[in-house]
Amino acid sequence: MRSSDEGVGTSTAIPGLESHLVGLMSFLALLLLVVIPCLVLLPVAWKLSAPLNDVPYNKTWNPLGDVLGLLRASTPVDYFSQQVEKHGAICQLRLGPMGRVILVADPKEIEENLQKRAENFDKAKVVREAFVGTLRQGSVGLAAKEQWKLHRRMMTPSMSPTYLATRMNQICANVQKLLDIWAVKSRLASKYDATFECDDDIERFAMDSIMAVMLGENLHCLEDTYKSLNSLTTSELSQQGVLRLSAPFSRNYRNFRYLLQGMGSALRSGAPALVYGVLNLLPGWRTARRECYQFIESKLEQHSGGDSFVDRLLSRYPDGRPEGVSPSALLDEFATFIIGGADTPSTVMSWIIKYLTMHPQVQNRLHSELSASFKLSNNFSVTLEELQDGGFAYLDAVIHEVLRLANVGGVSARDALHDVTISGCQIPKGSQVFFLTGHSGISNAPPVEDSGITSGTFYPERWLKEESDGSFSFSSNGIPSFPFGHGPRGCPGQRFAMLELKAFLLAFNLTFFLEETVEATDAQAEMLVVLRKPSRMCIKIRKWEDGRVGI
Ligand code: HEM
Repeated sequence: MRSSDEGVGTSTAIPGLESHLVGLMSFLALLLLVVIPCLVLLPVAWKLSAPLNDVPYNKTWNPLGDVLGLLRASTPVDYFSQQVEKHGAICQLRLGPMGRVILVADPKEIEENLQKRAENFDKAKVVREAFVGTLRQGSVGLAAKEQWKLHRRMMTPSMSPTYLATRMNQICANVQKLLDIWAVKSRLASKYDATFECDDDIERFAMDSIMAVMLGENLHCLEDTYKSLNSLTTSELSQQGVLRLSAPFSRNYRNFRYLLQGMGSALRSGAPALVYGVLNLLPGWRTARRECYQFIESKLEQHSGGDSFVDRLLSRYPDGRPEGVSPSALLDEFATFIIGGADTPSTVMSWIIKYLTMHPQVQNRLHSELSASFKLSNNFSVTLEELQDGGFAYLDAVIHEVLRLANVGGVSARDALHDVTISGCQIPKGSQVFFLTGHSGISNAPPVEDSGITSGTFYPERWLKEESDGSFSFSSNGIPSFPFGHGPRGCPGQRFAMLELKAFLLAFNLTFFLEETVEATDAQAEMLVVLRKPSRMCIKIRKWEDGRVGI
């Protein structure tokens, strides 16, 4: 029989040996799985991102180059801007295994290369791939060849002024619903001197509106919120003085949001194929995608013989699509426009709210100019002609100034199809070239002399031109701002987006004044989904007639 001491001695000796063995095995595994691959891959990464002569860059021994800086930056776009500020209007990033990227911020080069020399470039593969996993044959992910041209031609009528004029009633009805919801929320929030979160309402508005344009009817996202207001209780009021009320998501709306978030992760990851590989393993993701497509397909089949874009496609083509576009490619294209057309306008709307909150004097001027020229009725209505004929110069100026500074899209990412020369530097075929369209507008708007107003100041007046009779008209005044990108691969939804933003701001500014809140004036921006977006929007609004306004 062994003594208890012996027993203890024997039992500690064996685990001690085991733990050494485990330690040794872990060390070998680490060596095999991490260290050796790194030692092999790092020189490869170094080579792939080898810098071009004459193009400035951050000199570092680190083979991952700018990767860590990019990860630390609040958004990639912000990091790009910092680099051109540091190195000049052309510089390069070294991204280890992801190669090198040339950044171009000179406005003349941007305009020239994206428009006049567009045939030298295609949309960057790394960006196209981030969409292909969801939107497969949608134009956003296609190379600029015949198929892409066919898709763009097929969709052009959905953004024509004659067609959009027929959708204005639906867009205005959505604006009205949004304002009605905010009137109720603001009444409740003001009882507690609280703010209320508005992001979800804005996203619902944008989704309903693009559905109205693309499929002729909306998803009733705002209606769901309006209905849920009836069952509001004070428990929705959080302790931090913020009213958070999010209506339940309908299945279709939840599915589209899910797709959008998946694409956002793919785009941010820098390794979209990997992200899609994982997403495609998730049953929830597969179901969401399938159901979104079934929804679009059902709407395409239920065309009413009316004047929606779907009806127009059917009257133009016997199959509702041109020869060469397969049924699945047609669905992909509709999904592309729905997703692209929901996310970007809602992001810009959040920025509009943010900038106006920070600039009460702009709200005041806008309100007095709009009230002088437009009468708001209980059922908001405005026509395309009224919005387009230049009668709301200051409204146009405010929207252009928000688009310029919000830098939502920020980058037109291209691959060079030939050797090219940009700003005197030789860029070889195959290089990734990111044209910093956002940065161009932010840093090159002329400052106003002796006023402290720099190119980075929010100053809508810079978009106005004084006429001989003393009135003001909207003018680009040579400001090199490209919020929708530029050239043949620029944004096809620009016209609709501008109408939607103008209709929203017109009715909003005539109804409400935004009071200053900590959250809305917080300077942070985040790359939340795909775009540069304000991190959280909590607002406090007051009807103009409810007392003193402005500063
Ligand atoms: C204020 C709102 C919007 C902004 C700021 C915006 C911005 C942009 C930008 C910067 C691009 C890339 C351009 C380039 O690479 O040069 C783009 C592409 C695109 N946008 Fe928009 N967009 C907006 C609204 C919309 C809307 C409403 C739709 C649909 C109706 C839409 C559909 C698309 C599509 C399909 C592309 C890809 C085009 C292609 O690759 O061929 N966008 N947008």
